[in-house]
Amino acid sequence: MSATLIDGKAFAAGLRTRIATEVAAMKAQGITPGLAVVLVGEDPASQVYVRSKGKQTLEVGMNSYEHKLPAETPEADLLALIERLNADPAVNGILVQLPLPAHMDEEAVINAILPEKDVDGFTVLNVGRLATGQKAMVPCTPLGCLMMLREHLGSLSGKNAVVIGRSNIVGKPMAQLLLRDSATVTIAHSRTQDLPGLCRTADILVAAVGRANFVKGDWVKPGATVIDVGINRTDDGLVGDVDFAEAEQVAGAITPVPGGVGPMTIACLLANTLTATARANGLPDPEGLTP
Ligand SMILES: Nc1nc(=O)c2c([nH]1)NC[C@@H]1CN(c3ccc(C(=O)N[C@@H](CCC(=O)O)C(=O)O)cc3)C=[N+]21
Repeated sequence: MSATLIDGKAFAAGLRTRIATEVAAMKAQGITPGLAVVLVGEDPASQVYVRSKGKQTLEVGMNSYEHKLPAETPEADLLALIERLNADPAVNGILVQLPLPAHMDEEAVINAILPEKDVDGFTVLNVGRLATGQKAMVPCTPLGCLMMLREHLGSLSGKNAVVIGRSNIVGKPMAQLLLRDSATVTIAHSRTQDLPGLCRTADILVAAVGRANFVKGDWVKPGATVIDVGINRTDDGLVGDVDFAEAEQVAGAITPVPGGVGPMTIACLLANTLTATARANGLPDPEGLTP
């Protein structure tokens, strides 16, 4: 038995094509969506992601504004930049690349972003809106995972979902989205007892732990849908949090790394920027890009 591959790269390409069509329609009405990406410091991986985001933003017809600040930038300068972007009508989405240098208060910086322009969905207001079922900006990685799960399973109602990892960026919002789709959700973490046994109850298994090949094949329920959020750089190249070679023998469907969740994250950033632009202009939410 070998699992169906969930091709995030292809899914993301299709999503970007749909987004490009919507952008063209907006431009015909005199509206061009704009995304500002702020990078503080010179982390090589972050530079790669930011370049990739900028390129794809332009490819779908949006304006891209990149702001690169030195690692030693005082927090007050970053906050002043965010204030300018908040007030700039050409900017519909603001993303501050994480992690920030250690001298900065990440919470304070993120919460300085206007919630309507918070395309990462990291501000407390958007977190609260998601948790209470109000119209929110939803974090890109969990949104991309949800889209792939719905595509492969149809309804998630009544399915047992186990999310490994309790971060604000992935684990917690992922659990909220699964709950909204009426899955039975368990969040597992480093203190969870009998993690392999718990994982074996999962119809949907989402791994977001940041440890290479952590989830083994015998943790996977036969036929389960496995979403691998991990991006780990090892001597064997880029690998996920799931031992792919083992898990694909057992799972019903699985996302690869690379080519799974990663490309969907960037496509959902563009989707959120489009949604933010629509809302800023009193237009209805674009179809199928919001949960
Ligand atoms: N405010 C903020 N928002 C983010 O969304 C955010 C962030 N900070 N900081 C860093 C992480 C990481 N992240 C990725 C996006 C795409 C890929 C991606 O496309 N990965 C490719 C491979 C890329 C490669 O080769 O390195 C893949 O999985 O196929 C990976 C990682 C967004 N992040």
